[in-house]
Amino acid sequence: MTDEQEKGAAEQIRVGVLGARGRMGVEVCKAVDAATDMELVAMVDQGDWLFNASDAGAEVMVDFTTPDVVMDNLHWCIDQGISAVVGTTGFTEQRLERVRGWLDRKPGVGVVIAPNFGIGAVLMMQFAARAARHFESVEIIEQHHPRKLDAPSGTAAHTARLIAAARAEAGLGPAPDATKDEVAGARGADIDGVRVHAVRATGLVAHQEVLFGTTGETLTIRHDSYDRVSFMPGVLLAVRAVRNRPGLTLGLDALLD
Ligand SMILES: NC(=O)c1ccc[n+]([C@@H]2O[C@H](COP(=O)([O-])OP(=O)(O)OC[C@H]3O[C@@H](n4cnc5c(N)ncnc54)[C@H](O)[C@@H]3O)[C@@H](O)[C@H]2O)c1
Ligand SMILES: O=C(O)C1=N[C@H](C(=O)O)CCC1
Repeated sequence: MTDEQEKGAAEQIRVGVLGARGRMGVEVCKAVDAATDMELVAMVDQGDWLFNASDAGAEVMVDFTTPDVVMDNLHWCIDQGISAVVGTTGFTEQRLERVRGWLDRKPGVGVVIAPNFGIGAVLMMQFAARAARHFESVEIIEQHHPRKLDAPSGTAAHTARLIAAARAEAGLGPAPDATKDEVAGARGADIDGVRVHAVRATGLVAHQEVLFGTTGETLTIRHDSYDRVSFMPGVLLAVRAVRNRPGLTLGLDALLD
């Protein structure tokens, strides 16, 4: 059987991509196109009509756009009864509550929102959450390409919250730190008591280190995405799962178990 015949033989998931001309969108379109169980039915970018996607019969929309537009896109998808896989950053607890509200009115629709679709990155966050209660000190250093619009990264913010929750559960207080910030920002951003440092440099893609310290030892947990193809297995996994997971799924963890 040729690839095309194989594609036609099995039932295919009809997928649309929002942000299709962006760095991630281009990779997602290639990955969906190459998947034998998926059909790429819509490629939407800024200025295109969203209705093209519903006219094309998209069952799942993948969104890699910008924090400014992702909520409107997601609201539209849910309203149309189209499930969504979202990698775009900027999801605060308030935003997630709004998404849950929209989903309550469309019980059959599924949405997966993940701060990072790299399988290694998901494991890095899990390992960091597990290590958190054993160390007095922790800092996060995220490193990305300089065209990234937001700082800190969604991954770093999510990791910081996971670590903060684990420290609170273990009854750990603030990490020791007698340093006075002589220049604003020198000690990084504070997310729930965890310091996060954002580095931007040409040549980088997406990298993160979580540095733990306690008396006499440190532990560094590091993940590197050298190429955006690293996110594609996670994106495709979510596309395959999302229609069978009504409501909101946060992160890839539940899909990897
Ligand atoms: N979750 C993950 O694993 C992961 C991985 C990489 C990037 N990201 C996030 O994904 C987002 C996109 O990253 P990128 O590097 O591809 O950015 P990018 O700037 O290269 O691409 C964004 C694209 O969205 C398009 N766009 C803007 N408004 C739109 C609209 N209303 N409708 C449709 N398209 C629109 C832009 O024209 C652009 O082509 C960022 O928030 C980034 O942090 C997440
Ligand atoms: O390149 C980006 O932009 C990335 N964004 C996500 C984040 O902010 O964590 C995931 C990694 C790449």
